[in-house]
Amino acid sequence: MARHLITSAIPYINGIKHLGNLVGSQLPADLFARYQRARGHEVLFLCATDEHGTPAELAAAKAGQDVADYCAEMHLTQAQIAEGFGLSFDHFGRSSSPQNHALTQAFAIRLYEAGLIEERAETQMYSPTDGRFLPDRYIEGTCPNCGFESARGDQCDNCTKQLDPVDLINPRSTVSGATDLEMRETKHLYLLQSKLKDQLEEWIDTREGWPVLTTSIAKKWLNDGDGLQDRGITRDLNWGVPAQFDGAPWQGMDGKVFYVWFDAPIEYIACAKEWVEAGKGDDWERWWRTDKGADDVTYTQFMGKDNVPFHTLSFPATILGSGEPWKLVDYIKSFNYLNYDGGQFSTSRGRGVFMDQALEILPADYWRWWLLSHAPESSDAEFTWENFQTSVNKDLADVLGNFVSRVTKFCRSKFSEEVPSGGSYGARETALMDELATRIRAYEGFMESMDVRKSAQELRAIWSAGNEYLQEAAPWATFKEDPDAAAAQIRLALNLIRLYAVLSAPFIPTASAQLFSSMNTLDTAWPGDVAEALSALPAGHDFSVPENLFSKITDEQREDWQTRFAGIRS
Ligand SMILES: Nc1ncnc2c1ncn2[C@@H]1O[C@H](COP(=O)(O)OP(=O)(O)OP(=O)(O)O)[C@@H](O)[C@H]1O
Ligand SMILES: [Zn+2]
Repeated sequence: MARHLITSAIPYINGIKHLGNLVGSQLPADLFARYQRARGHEVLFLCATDEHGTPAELAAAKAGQDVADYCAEMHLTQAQIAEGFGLSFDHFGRSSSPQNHALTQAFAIRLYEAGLIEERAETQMYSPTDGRFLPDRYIEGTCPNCGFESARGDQCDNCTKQLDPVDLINPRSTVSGATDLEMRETKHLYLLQSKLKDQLEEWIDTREGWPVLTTSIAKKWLNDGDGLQDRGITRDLNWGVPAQFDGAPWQGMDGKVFYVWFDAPIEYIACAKEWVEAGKGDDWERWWRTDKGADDVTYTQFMGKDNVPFHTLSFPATILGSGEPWKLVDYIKSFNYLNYDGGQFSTSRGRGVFMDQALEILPADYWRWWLLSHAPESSDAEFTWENFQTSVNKDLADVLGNFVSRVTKFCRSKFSEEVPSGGSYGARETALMDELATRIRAYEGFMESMDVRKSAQELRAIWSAGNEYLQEAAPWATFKEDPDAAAAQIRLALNLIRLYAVLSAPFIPTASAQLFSSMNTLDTAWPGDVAEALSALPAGHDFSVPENLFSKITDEQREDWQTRFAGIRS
């Protein structure tokens, strides 16, 4: 049994996430976690809300709430929606947890002692109108790299370049809109990433088979321009992990907190501690400390492309720099962007379909299937309502749903709600089993390598193979001449439904559970030998015809949703 530690990029707290966020991180991570569990491996799947930093403060201010209350509420909301989507986290933590505060401060001390954190005096944007320094997203302006006009103080959303507020052209305060900003002297802690450049590059070069998207972004930040830059890791904010605390080996950082990108990835570790302290597990160190059993853990991270620099460089810099035996990531699965109907999804601009709205109009499986089968892997992808309607209707309703419905209803009307006996399998059945064996092994290969779209294609082909078999065998015609032969065909087809439930569970867990319950079986074992897997339900085994598994999306619904989601969410 292998051991898989799986983390999804932690969703930011400033609102409900959109479908792009979902498919770029949590959903494919869930697919992988469910698959590895189904294969009998030990899995620890962690996610959390990312709660610190300026956007949280800004969102709380907008909602007229205290930031701590705002985050607590939004965390619960996000947790409920995640559950609604069937995201099977072993724990959904919070980066604002006491565990993360303690661990973040401990890392900072270790890095300081290793000579990798330095205090620097610097000039920073100060807004006399607002009476405060303006870190990160408290400033917007034009990106010096690409000319995008709404670049934020910490990163340009358009070209992904990490920025410092002082880099922006025509900067303005996002609090007041003030442009009379001035530079004032202040002190901050810096993480000396440049000292770790060689070590990081060497480590990245030894990673095998990483997606090109992952390594190309990492290499770019390592080598472009003057190479990997030291990074300010404190901010003038109240909300966050205090940078001045008992035992801190530096002074004068009162009123400052660690930068959100310093503490957020540390939450991957702290979350495991939260998991134990919530009574769900008994040992977090065997997942995270290579000196305490984590040596045989395979650690996989999932995220969208804008998060790659932090996971390939900043977080590994924290870990390597600490000199302590923490587990480093083995594989980073990164995604391009999903766009929405001719433009970008955007939380701040309220553009697109958000997770809560999606669940209001259709069950999670419809979304899971579409999103995963169209995951933005090799390039950006686009959500359109037409495409969504076509895929759902074709794949889920016409192929899988129809197969299940035809087989179970036919059996009920001609035999009973019981797997029929009689007849035997011939050449057509052997050919189907051979095809399935090949396809299932291919499916496993794609799931192992996290080729999400290819996995979906293979699963669809497995469903189609059943339909084609049914079409050719035509038990409704066979029945008239040879009821025993029809019984054998239906016996096989009913067993195929159980097999589909097993194979499809990582993609569409709710429908899969419905199939298991209709087939009246607890046998969810992953198929080894196909013939054996297709004999799990013996003649005489009771089943029931399931309720309509998937409904088709009508043109009227599609047009209705198209209109409803064309605007901006207020
Ligand atoms: N359109 C998108 N398509 C795919 N992944 C995305 C998209 N937008 C964001 N992501 C990913 O979603 C995950 C969660 O993102 P996060 O909550 O930090 O929001 P974000 O990156 O600020 O995006 P936004 O501002 O649009 O909400 C991250 O891994 C991010 O890379
Ligand atoms: Zn830019």
